[in-house]
Amino acid sequence: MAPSLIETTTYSPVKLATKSAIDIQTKPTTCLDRLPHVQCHVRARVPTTTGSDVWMYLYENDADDKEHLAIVFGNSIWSRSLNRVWDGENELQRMVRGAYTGDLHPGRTSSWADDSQQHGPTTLTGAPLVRVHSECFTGETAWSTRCDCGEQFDEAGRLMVAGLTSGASSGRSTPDDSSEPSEPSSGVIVYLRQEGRGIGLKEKLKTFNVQDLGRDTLEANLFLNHPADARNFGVATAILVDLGLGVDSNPAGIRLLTNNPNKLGTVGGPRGEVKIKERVPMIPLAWKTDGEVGIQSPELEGYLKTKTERMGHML
Ligand SMILES: Nc1nc2c(ncn2[C@@H]2O[C@H](COP(=O)(O)OP(=O)(O)OP(=O)(O)O)[C@@H](O)[C@H]2O)c(=O)[nH]1
Repeated sequence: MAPSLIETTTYSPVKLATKSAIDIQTKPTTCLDRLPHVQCHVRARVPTTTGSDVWMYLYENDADDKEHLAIVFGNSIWSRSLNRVWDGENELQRMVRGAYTGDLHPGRTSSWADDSQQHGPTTLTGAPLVRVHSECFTGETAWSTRCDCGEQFDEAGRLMVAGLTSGASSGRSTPDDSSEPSEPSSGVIVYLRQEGRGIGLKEKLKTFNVQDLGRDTLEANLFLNHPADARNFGVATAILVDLGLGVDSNPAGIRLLTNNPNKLGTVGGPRGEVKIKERVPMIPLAWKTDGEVGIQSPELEGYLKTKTERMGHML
């Protein structure tokens, strides 16, 4: 008879969790005492295949050594830390790091534009759509059908570009909410380098093998002695504040695109630094289109089932 998964622990150099440990380690650790300090180091315009430009903001922070990103749609949102004048810098250096208003063009010498297209510190009249997205090399780059991360990323971008953020077609959770004007062309995807729910690509690939050996996606993490979810979203909150989406400058709040109760409970920050006005659900494409488009696979079915039945996702 083939040995069970637990019995293989004696032959493996990896320290594996026992079944009883698996039963008690399902609570993720995501509460922070304070927000990390973030600094936007560079911003650049990226023309995209959608036909719209997006603004890519690259951040460093004092909580980890990763380069996290914010992908900003529209011209109403801007970074405070990027905009500050840095000691000793000249106009060319400001433009090279993306701290300019208006548009760049050959021969431009000042970072301050005086034309009508000028955009500067965040000016919003409504609650912008925000997605806090964690890196998934397999789903976003290597065509994996084990998860729907790539599809979710594309859908978030599509919603932000199209401004389809109200009414049933966007899956908006409170369709009759018309009390405040929306910002159809403003939105942010905060892209966190938290591969594999924070355990890294090497460990995530091991969990794929554990999944193929019969565990679900949550148990596979625990089996390798990782928490079910090793992430916290403090950097995302700090980035949103830096982008002018904190309650101090954006009392209308944000509309957060997620099914994850943990994100909903923590992206607002330990002191309510960002107001989450509304949750916008992320519905798998195949569910919305009766399977006509969207990823379908037994692995994705298992992944979504585990999310809903064991991780509390609001799907
Ligand atoms: N450990 C592990 N991580 C996975 C697996 N499949 C996908 N991931 C990771 O799960 C993360 C997906 O996170 P998000 O896109 O933020 O989504 P979410 O936490 O499910 O919440 P939503 O906002 O509802 O989408 C990414 O970091 C993926 O790399 C898996 O089988 N095991």
